Parts: sequence; C-alpha cells; structure tokens
Amino acid sequence: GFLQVASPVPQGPNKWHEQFPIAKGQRQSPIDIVTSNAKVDKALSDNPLKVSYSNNCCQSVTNTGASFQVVVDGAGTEISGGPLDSTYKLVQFHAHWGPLGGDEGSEHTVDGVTYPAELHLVHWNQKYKDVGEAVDKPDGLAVIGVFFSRGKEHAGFKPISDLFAKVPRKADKVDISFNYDPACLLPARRDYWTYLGSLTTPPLFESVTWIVMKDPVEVSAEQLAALRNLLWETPSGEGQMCNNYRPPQPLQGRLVRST
Ligand SMILES: CNS(=O)(=O)c1c(F)c(F)c(SCCO)c(F)c1F
Ligand SMILES: [Zn+2]
Repeated sequence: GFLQVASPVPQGPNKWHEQFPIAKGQRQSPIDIVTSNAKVDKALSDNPLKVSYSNNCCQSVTNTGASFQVVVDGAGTEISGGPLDSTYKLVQFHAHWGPLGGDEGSEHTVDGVTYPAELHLVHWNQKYKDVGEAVDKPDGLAVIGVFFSRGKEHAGFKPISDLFAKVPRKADKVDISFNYDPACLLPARRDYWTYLGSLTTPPLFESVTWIVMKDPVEVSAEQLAALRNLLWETPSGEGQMCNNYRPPQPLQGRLVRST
C-alpha cells in the first residue's frame, strides 16, 4: 500500500481524497480504456508523435520510496506532435507494478485487462520555465505509458533492471555511467490512445496529457522480479515494493482518441 507522510498508517488510494480532494476530480488517471469507445482521430496520424531522445540523457536511478526513478537530463530528449501543441522534455521515467508473479500491476487497463507493470516516461511542457511550474498546469505534462508483459528478456531494460538491487532503500541513488537511450523501451509499433488525465500519485494534479502505447513490450519474469529488489515501508516494517499502482478512475465523460 501507498505511504502518506502525514499518517503513520499507510493510506491506500481509496483514502487519498481526504488529503487531496482532486482525487474525485473530473480528469483523474488511470482509466480503463474501452477500445470500442476510443475515437480514431486522423489529426493524430497527420501530425505523428515525434520522439527524439538522446542516448546520454540518463543520469541516475533512485528509489523514491514509491517506485524507481531514472532521472534524466532533459537536454535533447524532446517529444512533440500527435496530441501535443508544444514541445515537451523528458524529466524522468519510473514504473508501477503488482505482486510477484501476478498479472495485475498496470495502472491503465485495456477492456478490463491488466498487465504486470506499466512504465511512465514523464515530460514537461517547454512553455513553462521548469517541471515545478509545469506540474500543476492543465497542459503541463505529457506521460507516455508503456505496458510490460511477461515474456522474453528485454535487452534494453536490462541495464536499468540490473541497477534496482543497488538502490534497495528510499533515497538510495546510483549514477548511470553508460550511454542509455530510453526510446529502446518503446514498442516498435507506435500506435497509442490519448486522453486528458492526471498524476496517478498524490498530489494527483490534473496536468497530464496521457499517451498510452497500444502494444506492450515483453520483459522477463526475472526482470519483473528485479522490481522487488526495491524496498519500501509497510505497516509491518520494511518490505518488497509492490502494488504501487492506482486502480482505474471514473472516465467522467472524457473522450479517448486513438491513432
Ligand atoms: C504518472 N505517474 S505518477 O503520477 O506516479 C508521477 C510520478 F510518480 C512522478 F514522480 C512525477 S514527477 C512530477 C514532478 O516531479 C510525475 F509527473 C508523475 F506523473
Ligand atoms: Zn507513474
């Protein structure tokens, strides 16, 4: 369960509204993506999503106490096009996952189907001076979500998943000394669903243009298990970090568009 700094007992997602009323807002995330209700929007293909990351942008991996976070030096890590009206820069990526060996763990679901984990590549709108200014603006952030399915090892994710054992505790941090291009984590087919939503962890700001890739990428059972080398505080003391996902929230009449 999630930790709320204010109270000694961990407050799960169904209690967040007490401290963050926006939890019951009109554009909360994640959602269940009902594929038959998604509307193909030609404008998305007419102006394709452009992902141009550099391969020396990743600086370090840290344990945030809620996930791992690969911190990125935003230089040359831009996305634009598709649903975006401006250029956004990558600031970090992290993931959400479920219990050992289980099939739940993703935040978004597709026609009710869950995946064992979901990667989030977080970008901020360059019209703002920094991510701190962007984080609570309606067009402040763009998050690319990538579903992880259990299968063959993901060679591109291995250099990162091998680092989790080096950051077992909150605030542990290890530098990334090798070249790494986060674009290797994207599926080959770049089709996606997009909708207006929010952060999925407190403060739950309604500031995210979501871009959820349709195709999952395969990672091995061992790579999913490596996520549990990360530890966090549980009611009975330190334990394996898992189930750090928020379940789907009411769509509130929003339109989900599709390429
Ligand atoms: C989408 N996943 S999330 O809500 O859990 C999430 C997160 F965990 C982050 F740390 C950040 S960084 C914000 C400025 O630092 C973020 F934008 C997020 F959207
Ligand atoms: Zn996330």
